[in-house]
Amino acid sequence: MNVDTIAAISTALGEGAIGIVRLSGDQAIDISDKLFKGTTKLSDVKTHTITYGHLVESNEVIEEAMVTVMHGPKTYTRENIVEINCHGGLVSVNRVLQAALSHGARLAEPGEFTKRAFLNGRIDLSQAEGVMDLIRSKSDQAMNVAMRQVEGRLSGKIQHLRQQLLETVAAVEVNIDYPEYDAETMTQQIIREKMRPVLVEIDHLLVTAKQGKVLREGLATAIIGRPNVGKSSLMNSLVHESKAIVTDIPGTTRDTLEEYVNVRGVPLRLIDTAGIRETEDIVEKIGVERSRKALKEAELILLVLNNSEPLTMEDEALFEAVEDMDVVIIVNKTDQKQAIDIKKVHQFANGRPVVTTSLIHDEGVDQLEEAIKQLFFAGDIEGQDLTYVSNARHIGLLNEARRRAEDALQATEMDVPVDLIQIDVTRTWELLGEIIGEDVQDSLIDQLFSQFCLGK
Ligand SMILES: Nc1nc2c(c(=O)[nH]1)N(C=O)[C@@H](CNc1ccc(C(=O)N[C@@H](CCC(=O)O)C(=O)O)cc1)CN2
Ligand SMILES: Nc1nc2c(ncn2[C@@H]2O[C@H](COP(=O)(O)OP(=O)(O)OP(=O)(O)O)[C@@H](O)[C@H]2O)c(=O)[nH]1
Ligand SMILES: [K+]
Ligand SMILES: [Mg+2]
Repeated sequence: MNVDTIAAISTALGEGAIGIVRLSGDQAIDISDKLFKGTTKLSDVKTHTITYGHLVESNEVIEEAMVTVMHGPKTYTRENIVEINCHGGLVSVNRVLQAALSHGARLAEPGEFTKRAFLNGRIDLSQAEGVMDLIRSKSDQAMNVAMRQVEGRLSGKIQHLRQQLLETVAAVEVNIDYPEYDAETMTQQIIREKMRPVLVEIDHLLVTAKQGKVLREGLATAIIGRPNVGKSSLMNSLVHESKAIVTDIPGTTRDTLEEYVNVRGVPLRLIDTAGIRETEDIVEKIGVERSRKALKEAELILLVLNNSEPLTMEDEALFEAVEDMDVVIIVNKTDQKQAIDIKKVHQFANGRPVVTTSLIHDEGVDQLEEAIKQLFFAGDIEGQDLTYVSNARHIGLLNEARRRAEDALQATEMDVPVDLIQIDVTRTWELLGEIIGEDVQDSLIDQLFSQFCLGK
């Protein structure tokens, strides 16, 4: 295979102590040797060592450098790689890059090093996408998710699923082509048994996708309730800071207020809202509208009630509005004489968690945090063992694969001929393959890698 040797600046542009120009390809070492003056030639140094020397262009020293030489295939791209560590700063690294280009290297496209790692089979597509996510991570959690993907955890799961599908397809194939062959009779019953766990596993991956999204973006969490029940007090308790204005005047909060907070490993995008009520005040009206919007877009609701007052029609209307949502009910002001019908609260809660608090005394917040954590990490998912799916392309493909797998499963209940069901099984296998880059068109590959940074 005669591919170009590529070169690029692989460190961030700007002033820094060191900048790296990286070359990859058959000619990487020879091209570097044309620039390099040291006690030995780079082609003579041991692989995976770093060598001190000078870079010389038309008899003039342009840089003092440390040069790492790595022979393929045990490299990032599986090709020969040279990394020239020069002094940081735009002029220096650019000069070295230009010198490499003038001696026969081609400027790499964005993502081309990682693309080569993919094309040369060192990593699959989902791992390559993980590399990109790694660079773009803005939080520890996002970085952990990406790192797991680079390590190939998702790839492993996908390969396992595909293997199961392949076995199903192969068994059916044997039955169709060689009816006289005494293979396992691939009845619909057997397809059903094979497809069910596949569907369960895809569902599981999609659940982790939801968790992955939350870990990256925070769970949109609206604090709602009548005026003066203690919504802003709750906001302040959860963020451990006095961010929202609290007064005894109903209608204190006029506009929604957002804060990020990590509650026992669950990142929340917490939204304090104006108390929802009928009002003629034009400013408050707008605030109430925004509260309704926050309520609609929320992924978690913290519904606050007042222990010292009976339930009102407004409370009941709020219960109705959040009927199908993830909700934690907070009965606040337990330091005051109870007037609320707690039995009725539990009826409305309908199995969803109810927590009692006295926010001015900072009581009950622990239990609330625990309830939120329980809701999110339903069951006992081990933090270490999560294979998050975080990439929109992967989620799209998993959803499509899920639909096909379900179609196949349903078809087995409806006496559809096995060779027709087989089409859905095969399609599920193909869709999962696209996640790890099997059978994806070149144009998609180009598109995906072009989103990388230069030099990666
Ligand atoms: N200087 C430098 N630092 C870097 C990178 C790089 O390319 N250069 N990386 C770039 O992103 C990351 C490290 N990632 C890497 C991943 C795989 C291989 C690699 O050579 N893999 C071979 C051999 C492994 C081995 O020796 O055991 C392989 O998997 O076959 C190198 C770097 C972060 N730090
Ligand atoms: N006794 C008692 N008072 C509380 C408690 N929690 C909050 N309050 C008080 O209730 C009043 C209203 O609290 P806020 O947090 O402003 O209530 P809110 O729901 O945000 O009110 P609006 O923004 O006006 O809708 C304040 O005077 C708080 O100090 C509590 O647990 N017990
Ligand atoms: K208030
Ligand atoms: Mg408020």
